[in-house]
Amino acid sequence: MAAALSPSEEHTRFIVWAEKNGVEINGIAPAQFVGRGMGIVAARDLKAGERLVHVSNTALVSAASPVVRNYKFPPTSTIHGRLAAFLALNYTDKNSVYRPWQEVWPSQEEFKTILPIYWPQKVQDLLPHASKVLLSNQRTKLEKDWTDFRTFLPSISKSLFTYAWLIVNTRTFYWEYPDLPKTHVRLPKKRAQFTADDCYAMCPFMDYFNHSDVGCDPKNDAKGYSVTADRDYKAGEEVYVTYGAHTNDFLLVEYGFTLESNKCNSLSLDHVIIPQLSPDQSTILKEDGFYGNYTLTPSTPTTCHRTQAALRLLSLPSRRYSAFVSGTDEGAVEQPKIDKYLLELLEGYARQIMETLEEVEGLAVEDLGQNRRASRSRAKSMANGEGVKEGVTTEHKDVLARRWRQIRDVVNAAVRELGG
Ligand SMILES: C[S@@+](CC[C@H](N)C(=O)[O-])C[C@H]1O[C@@H](n2cnc3c(N)ncnc32)[C@H](O)[C@@H]1O
Repeated sequence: MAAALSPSEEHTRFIVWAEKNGVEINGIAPAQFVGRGMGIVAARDLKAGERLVHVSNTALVSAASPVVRNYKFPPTSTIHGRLAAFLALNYTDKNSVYRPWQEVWPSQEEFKTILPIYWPQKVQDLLPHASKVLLSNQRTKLEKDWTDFRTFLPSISKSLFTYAWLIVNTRTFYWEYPDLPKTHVRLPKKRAQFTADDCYAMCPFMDYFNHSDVGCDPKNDAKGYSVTADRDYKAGEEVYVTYGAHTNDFLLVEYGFTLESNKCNSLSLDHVIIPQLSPDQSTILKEDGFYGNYTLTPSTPTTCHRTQAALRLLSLPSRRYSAFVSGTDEGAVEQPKIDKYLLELLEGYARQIMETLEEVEGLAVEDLGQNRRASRSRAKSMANGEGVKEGVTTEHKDVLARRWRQIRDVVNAAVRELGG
């Protein structure tokens, strides 16, 4: 897809700011891409192994950064919440040193189109089950953070906090504070207690990169973050990084897009299999560690071991299930029976998918804000989502229908594989 090579003036201003603040850029530039917002383009031919960008650790914004710690945020608050509070406070500060960076982020208006958390209820209701679960978890985390911060931030509206929280969600990198000694007063907590949720940093310029399942792998060390070309690039090609091994449901809910080709595109079958289980069968699977997290993959074998265990409990005598889960028998003899049972479940799911696709396609569009979006300037609209129309847009429908078609294709391929 062709990129607009000359970015608008706020991006030019940001590059000057970034280079003054510890970002070294080599052979790449920000550019606008259809359907992906801003991204990074090769500004000349690039060779595999060339370092494309280095962001010094002092340019990162993490919970350990003095500028964040100065606010003395509640010590029990999450790192995500602290960074969101920091960004929200900076948005309301006209003299914030981070203004050039903020001006190149997507506006709330843009987020309202892209991110499912902002979608109208009737569109959210048609999300795939796995996306709904992820969205519900996302909303719970956001609400908890807002509860922790609402009294601490009397000048910040929930709308601004939500926007800042989503900026953090879509634009942070994994940062384990490698620049700080094992025990250091600036660490958010004891290192031994870190979970992934404690390790976030905002990373100027690096947050321009879009995601691909195959792309450059950002690397970090005590000096900061860098991205190196994973292969040769021709001038004008988009350069992607990989955000991690994410399914399309995860990408949709957390980032607002899906990949047409995604090597991590497994489908959850929990909502297909779990309703078939009796309470006793659920208990047995829980005790054996095989309850839930059932997946279907586009590759062969199409189902994981956990799914096979659940299907065997559902359709075989319990001793044959026990032989399978204890590993004493691979259960090859019963495989045709298991395949037939799965085929019936998947054929039922395939019918539901077609009905849902029809519902998505039949949604009435109230596309009032769409044209403005294309010509919108990030600098002007920033976090201000006031006046944004809340109706169903063609973009909501397109993204949702695309996701359901991807699911349909994976399920239909499995049905064919099983002889349906
Ligand atoms: C870290 S930012 C990347 C820069 C962003 N595109 C922008 O306009 O500022 C992550 C966001 O970029 C978009 N994005 C990233 N990879 C994408 C892709 N492969 N296709 C479509 N959108 C993508 C999503 O909106 C996501 O939430």
